[in-house]
Amino acid sequence: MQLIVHGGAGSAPDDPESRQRALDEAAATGTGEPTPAAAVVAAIGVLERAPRFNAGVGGAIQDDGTARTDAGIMTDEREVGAACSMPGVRDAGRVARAVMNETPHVLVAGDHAVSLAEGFGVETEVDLTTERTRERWDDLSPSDGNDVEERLAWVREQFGGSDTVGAVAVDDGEIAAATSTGGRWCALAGRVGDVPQVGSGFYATPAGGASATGAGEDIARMTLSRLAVERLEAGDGPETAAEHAIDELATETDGGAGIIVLDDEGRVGSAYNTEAMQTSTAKQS
Ligand SMILES: N[C@@H](CC(=O)O)C(=O)O
Repeated sequence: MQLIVHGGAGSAPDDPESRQRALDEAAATGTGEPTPAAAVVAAIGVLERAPRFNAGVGGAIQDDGTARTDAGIMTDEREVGAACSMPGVRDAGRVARAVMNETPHVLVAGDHAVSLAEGFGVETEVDLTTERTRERWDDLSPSDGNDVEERLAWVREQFGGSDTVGAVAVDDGEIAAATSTGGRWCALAGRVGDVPQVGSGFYATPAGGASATGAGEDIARMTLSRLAVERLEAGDGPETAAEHAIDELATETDGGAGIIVLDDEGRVGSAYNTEAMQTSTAKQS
């Protein structure tokens, strides 16, 4: 099993060492799993529990003061599952995998996704906030009226953030990619970004897989993960594929983003046009 994980593309973190330790632990945990799908869910699961990342506990808070989680997963067999807009659900990656394995659908949203999580034994009603996110929220003054223009003006001013997590794994030619997030800070309640959208936040084919992070609307406009995997299919190596995808995004949009790519032979690549993106790789035969 070979695995690469990322902890989000954005500004340089003030605690890179502890974040790197968490990413190393996530990558190592994934390699102990029997299949690539189990590996990517286990890896992002470590980071959904680590409060410093924007996934699970510690995730971004939307403009109504609630943190909601999104995740998606895909394998080289075109199995896809995603779940989004889930308050109180830390293990979003597990819910995405349940959608993939247990339902005839590719994406389930909102309260219904939370009920589904409960049905599959995933803990719900988890407090997703931390001292850090509560303090950050308390320092903001969201618009409390019903005036949509006023609300949107505040959202436009405050919207942003990074630190989403993702993983791609390969084992004996089998591939899986997964991404998990709390979205971006101060988005409109119910906003869903790239992360649970197949081809945008995550993508996999027999050639390899990709997981993206950064400005979700721009990643979705570009279907960034698919762009990178298509380059693998065209014969590029993972590093070139990752660089190509980020170059295209930078040409077509103003967004900052990053991507990790792993091909069917276990070669890794990554690229970003933000200040920083931390990654970790691990291998176990
Ligand atoms: N892509 C995520 C944010 C991130 O990568 O941190 C989103 O827009 O929801």
